[in-house]
Amino acid sequence: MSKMESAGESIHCKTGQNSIVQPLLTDLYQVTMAYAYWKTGKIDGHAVFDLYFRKNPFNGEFTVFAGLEECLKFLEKFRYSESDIEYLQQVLPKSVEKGFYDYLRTLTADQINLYSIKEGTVVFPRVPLIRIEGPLVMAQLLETTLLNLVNYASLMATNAARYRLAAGKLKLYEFGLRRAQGPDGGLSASKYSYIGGFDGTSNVLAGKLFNIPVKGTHAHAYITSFNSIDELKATLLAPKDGGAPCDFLQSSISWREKIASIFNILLSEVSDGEFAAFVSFAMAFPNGFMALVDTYDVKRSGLLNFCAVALALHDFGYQALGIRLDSGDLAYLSRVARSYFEKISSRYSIPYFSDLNIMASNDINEETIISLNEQGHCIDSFGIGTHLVTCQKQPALGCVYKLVELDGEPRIKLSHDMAKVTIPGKKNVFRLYGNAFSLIDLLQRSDEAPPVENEKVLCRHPFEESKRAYVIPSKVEDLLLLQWNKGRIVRPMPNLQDIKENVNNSLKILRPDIKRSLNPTPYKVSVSDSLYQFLHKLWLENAPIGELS
Ligand SMILES: Nc1ncnc2c1ncn2[C@@H]1O[C@H](COP(=O)(O)OP(=O)(O)OP(=O)(O)O)[C@@H](O)[C@H]1O
Ligand SMILES: O=P(O)(O)OC[C@H]1O[C@H](OP(=O)(O)OP(=O)(O)O)[C@H](O)[C@@H]1O
Ligand SMILES: O=C(O)c1cccnc1
Ligand SMILES: [Mg+2]
Repeated sequence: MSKMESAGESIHCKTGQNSIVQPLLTDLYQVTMAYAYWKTGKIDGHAVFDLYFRKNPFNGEFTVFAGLEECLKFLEKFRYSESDIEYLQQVLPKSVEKGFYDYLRTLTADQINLYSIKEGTVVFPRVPLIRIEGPLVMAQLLETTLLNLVNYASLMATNAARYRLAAGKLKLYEFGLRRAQGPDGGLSASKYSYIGGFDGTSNVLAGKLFNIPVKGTHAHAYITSFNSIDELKATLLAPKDGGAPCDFLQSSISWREKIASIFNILLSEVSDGEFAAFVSFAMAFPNGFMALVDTYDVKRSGLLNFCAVALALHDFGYQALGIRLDSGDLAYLSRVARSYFEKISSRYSIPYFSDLNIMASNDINEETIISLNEQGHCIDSFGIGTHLVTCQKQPALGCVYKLVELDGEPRIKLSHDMAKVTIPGKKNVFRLYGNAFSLIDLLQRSDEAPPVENEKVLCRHPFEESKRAYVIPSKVEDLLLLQWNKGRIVRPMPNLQDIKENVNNSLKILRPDIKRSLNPTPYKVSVSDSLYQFLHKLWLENAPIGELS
């Protein structure tokens, strides 16, 4: 077994399930609550919990829901091992009765029902993304792990989707592993940025585990490791169509001499070390030659060296892929690079040369892409690391997990902050569509009849009495689907590709003004009239009347 396999398999099993995800990956208070519930005989009350967030991230008005597959795999595997029980016996007070540990030994997620929105769907504040139903203790014990699995996954997928919206059809590659929040953060970043709209990753383990396309160029170290042409020992390369190997270095040298004058560059200005690095890399990867051109001087060295080596490759029957720019004014330098390529293309009648790939990297974020677009540039692809994987603009999504019903009785959590008041009771969620776009999400009490296509339905703001509207939906989508029932995953699990496709389709039915980066319009999330009355009645019943003195 290679090192890579053993590393991969110690963290992830064959399905990509992360083995760190286990019942003890939780907050201690879940276990202490479980004991207190057990002591008071409250273990089997039938609970309903909603998992939702209150505010979209990144000053945006949408969020991409992700992490569901990992939640379902967690439920599938949920069981305390003997060593988990032993550990809990060490850390919980000695007064905890033995019977509690026997009870923990029996716990599985078999009595839990999990309803959720499809992974990769665009979602909005206050809408339950996941609804958990089942015995109180078991349902409570899931809180932290489910939140952990959904929060970063959804934040990352949303971040990636925003980069995708900014980049349009340009290629996006995730290069963030070195800056990610540890190994697991790095893997999750690669996976969920792919779902959110990236085309590939530099993370080789993510490629292997999740079947994501892997991509890469080379680092400045490769360029600076060469000082002169003399360092190149083996210089013969076989032409692509077979035939005897010829001197690739000589061919590159003569091209460099030939084209220097086209760009008014003196050969004395050009780095020979960089040239040697390009020649050797092209010989190692004649079908995949991408060159990092900014080590010394893009205009006076990198581009000339690249073009010379790419022309030599052409003579040998190969096509270079392009360049990577990693510093300087990326808009300007990309335009300069394109003009070099076009000049060579027309002078030597090599059509593909004008379309060589220009990749840009270096501290790129959503705003940089938007600004580059405004300036005009010739970049084809972006390599993005730090800002993407660390979600620098907003490092956490605030999903919460709240009890909304117990034994058929609604539960409400009050707050001075209206946005923090929970919407009580078991609810269904419907997305109501107009002709081209989705119009509004509607939360209903679970015993209400669902809205019907082409029939008028009253949608109310959950808290502001005067805000209400009639909607005649051309299509109604039931968003919360049963995913886990009686200990089994009950629908086919979509693969990463399907989820990625769902993100793409889901974003398409969202109005452009809701998706825009600057001051987007909020999407409306409403409640039915019945839920509105129910919520406000319960609110008044639970809010104590104060006394002024
Ligand atoms: N045309 C542009 N418009 C907006 N931002 C740009 C443009 N070109 C580059 N940037 C961004 O500007 C920043 C420039 O980075 P920085 O100040 O570190 O300089 P640098 O180009 O990396 O220089 P060096 O690495 O040679 O020191 C990066 O975040 C990059 O993404
Ligand atoms: O800038 P990011 O979005 O994080 O993308 C990844 C960066 O990682 C690499 O170099 P690294 O940053 O390690 O070194 P450098 O800053 O000297 O280029 C690469 O050249 C990019 O600049
Ligand atoms: O392949 C690359 O170019 C790459 C990979 C990781 C980080 N920066 C660049
Ligand atoms: Mg950098």
